[in-house]
Amino acid sequence: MKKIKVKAYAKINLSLDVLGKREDGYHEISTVMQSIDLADILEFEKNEIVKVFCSDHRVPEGEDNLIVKVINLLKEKYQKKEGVLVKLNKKIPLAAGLAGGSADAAATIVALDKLWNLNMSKEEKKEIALKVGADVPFCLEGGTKLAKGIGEIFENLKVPSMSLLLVKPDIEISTKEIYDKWDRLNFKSHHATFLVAQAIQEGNIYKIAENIKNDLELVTSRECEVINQIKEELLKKGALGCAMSGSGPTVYGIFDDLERLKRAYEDLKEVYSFVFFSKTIDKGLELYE
Ligand SMILES: C[C@@](CO)(OP(=O)(O)O)[C@H](O)COP(=O)(O)OP(=O)(O)OC[C@H]1O[C@@H](n2ccc(N)nc2=O)[C@H](O)[C@@H]1O
Ligand SMILES: Nc1ncnc2c1ncn2[C@@H]1O[C@H](COP(=O)(O)OP(=O)(O)O)[C@@H](O)[C@H]1O
Repeated sequence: MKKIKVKAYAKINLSLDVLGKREDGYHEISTVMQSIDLADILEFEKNEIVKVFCSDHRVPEGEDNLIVKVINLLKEKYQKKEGVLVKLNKKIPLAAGLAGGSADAAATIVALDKLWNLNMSKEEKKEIALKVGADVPFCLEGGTKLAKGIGEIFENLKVPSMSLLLVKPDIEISTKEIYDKWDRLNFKSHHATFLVAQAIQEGNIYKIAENIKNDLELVTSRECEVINQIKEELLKKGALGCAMSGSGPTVYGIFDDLERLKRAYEDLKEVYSFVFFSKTIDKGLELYE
């Protein structure tokens, strides 16, 4: 029986400017999104029924799972009667600002396109992706992108390779709540994206690290003081710069010295439940048939 295996990579936001609220409730943003080498592994196999098995029992296995959402949308659009078995080996922490669910959704689009011989165009894949979530179109493409709109209008960038330390405190964040609070709190955007994109174009990792900034950090760190604490610790341990990813609570630091990074990893893993040594990569998905 034909099986398709996909590695679905997480993302971080090297910048995130919130520019305003649209009529549909979504926010216009300007952000630099970056794939990193932390990935879920998914296996897809033809079957009569639809079933998702996940290694982490906190992930919903029914209709609320973004994988199931993609399967149902594709079944409807292409009038498919068959099902699929999906095994998800979850490595990307949940509700962490790292787009784990979105990466799984993007993986499902490319896997089912192959498994069910759908011959989807790039535009058709993107259309399904956007129906599932604002981060899913990025996860389909991956790499480094300047993203506008609600995060789906792209310009390609090429980032110099960077070593990162990710630290996630033990809290889960609701993206919707954080965007809602952004409106209520009336904060002003840092408008960091322009400077970060410029630094990337110059290939200057020191300038990138100096400018990384995320508007949503103002909201999340108000409730989770530990975010500022992690940032302080990362800087003290030699990070060139650090910021929160997405709606949080994961914080990442950029390092140019691997010895310092290793020491920071050893120290911080004693304190926080998820500490991960990572690097930037130039793709969002990897498919094996
Ligand atoms: C904040 C970001 C930054 O990359 O990432 P995460 O923290 O989720 O990783 C994204 O904008 C999140 O994208 P994603 O998580 O796919 O959002 P969705 O599922 O489409 O939307 C969840 C909710 O977030 C809000 N939302 C999302 C995106 C956006 N541009 N404006 C919004 O206001 C909406 O209230 C929506 O109902
Ligand atoms: N395949 C999936 N993997 C992880 N979470 C999922 C998935 N499908 C749906 N979810 C739900 O989406 C929520 C947030 O998803 P996730 O993508 O991990 O976070 P974020 O949006 O912060 O990047 C989870 O708490 C979970 O309830």
